[in-house]
Amino acid sequence: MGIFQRFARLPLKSTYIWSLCPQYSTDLTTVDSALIVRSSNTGAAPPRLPFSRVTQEDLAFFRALLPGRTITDPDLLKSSNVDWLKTVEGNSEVLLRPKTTEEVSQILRHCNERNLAVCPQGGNTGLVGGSVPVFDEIILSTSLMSQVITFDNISGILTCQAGCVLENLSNYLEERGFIMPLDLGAKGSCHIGGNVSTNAGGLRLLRYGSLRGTVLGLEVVLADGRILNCLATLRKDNTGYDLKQLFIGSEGTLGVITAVSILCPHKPKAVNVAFLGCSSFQQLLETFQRCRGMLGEILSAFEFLDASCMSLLEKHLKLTNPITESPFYIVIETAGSNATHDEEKLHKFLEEVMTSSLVTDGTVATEATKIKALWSLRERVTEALTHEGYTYKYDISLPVEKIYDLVQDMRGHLGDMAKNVVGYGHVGDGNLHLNITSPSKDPALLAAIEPYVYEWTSEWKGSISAEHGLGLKKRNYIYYSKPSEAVALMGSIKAMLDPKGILNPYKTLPDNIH
Ligand SMILES: O=C(O)CC[C@@H](O)C(=O)O
Ligand SMILES: [Zn+2]
Repeated sequence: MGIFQRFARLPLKSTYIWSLCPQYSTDLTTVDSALIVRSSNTGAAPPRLPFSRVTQEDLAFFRALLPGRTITDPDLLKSSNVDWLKTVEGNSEVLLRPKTTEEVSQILRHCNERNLAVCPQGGNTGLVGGSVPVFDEIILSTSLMSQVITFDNISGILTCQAGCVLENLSNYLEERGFIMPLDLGAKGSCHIGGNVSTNAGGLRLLRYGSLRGTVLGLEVVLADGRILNCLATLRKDNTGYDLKQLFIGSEGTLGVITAVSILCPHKPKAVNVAFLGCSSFQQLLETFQRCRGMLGEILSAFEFLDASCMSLLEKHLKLTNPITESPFYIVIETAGSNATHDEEKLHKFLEEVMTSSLVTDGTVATEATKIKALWSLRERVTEALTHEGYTYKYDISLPVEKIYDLVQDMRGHLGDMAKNVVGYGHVGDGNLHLNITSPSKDPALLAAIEPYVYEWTSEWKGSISAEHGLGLKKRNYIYYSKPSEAVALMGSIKAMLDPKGILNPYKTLPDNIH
């Protein structure tokens, strides 16, 4: 019997809990409310800038424009003021829920004239405090902007409003034989506009590339209310500067994205997921190399988690490890158009990595429920970590062969100051998620981690924010990854597009541009 058959027949342990991934929609009731701190008290925020305060006249304007969609009830505002991790909290007293681009335009025109600060908000699943107000900024939510505008099933180009939930778009496309080019753990809550604003990477970047390539057009409302219609649906368009790129990844600081055109791949006919164990990171890297060589065009994801992540999944989410305990685990996904061809390729690859002892154990799933369960072992690590207390999160890009060195180095450096130092992430993209936990916020631990982690990253010419953005929490570390000339130019672009600085203030750019 060949290796693939052995793998395929290998049952996932009977105790396996085929739980549905809550995909960030969980209410983290177990998180101690004492962990929530006002962002202005985290040391991450400067003093409030001299924006106007919302007056009764402003409210009257908003209520006339958005009847029933101008929210001022503090109870209803609460969840929009706090980030998903419950680590930063603003104090906004107004939440606006426009349905159309024209309404967004009128809101921003008014706010700009009145010098009122605005915090654009999608699904509020960000991890760097970028999507919640810091002080009393008006929250501009895209939650009611959730219409698909067009879908062309010849080109695969989808045009939709910014507030469409990623998972809803995936379902919409799957019914039509297509998929979204990005997928991430927060899919059940995050909005496509938020994904584009943060240039979210996710689990399929290895195969379909970043949003900088798949987003073909954007509609954006500028700070003064002007509508910039760059909603092109062309694969090729070299007419002048590619303005949409300015808004991809600028975290709502340069404009509010109201609609997106995105190129979607065909839904693969055959999908396989392999969950493998490795005894060292070196072997994991070697497996990655062989995998790329042998699976080629059908490889759609190569992700990893370490044994500490697995322990947390077992402890807090009651997920069961389907294979023998290992120091490292890999999730490999193949997506192709011919099941037999894909299985053959996967078979050869598994045979190779098993016989050369690169992989110690594994299981393969081809059926949707099992695929989902294997994926949840990777996707739910973030959720498992929230049960440990306070998590210090680092989202680092490095040369792939260095990514786990940082975790090991950090373990040695912190000793028992930290409760957990775990590593997981996107091997295929050279993107490590280094997460460090402690029972509660711990300034001494933080001082031991930072700037050490940023210096380490900078030394290896890495990025201190690979895919989560800078938001409120990371913006002052931008110089570890960007030269001062580049940051100064970013400041000039911000000043040109938003001279009063009303759009998502205190985010992305550092306090001092020098
Ligand atoms: O929580 C994190 O640090 C990472 C979240 C997300 O980017 C992931 O890849 O799971
Ligand atoms: Zn990630």
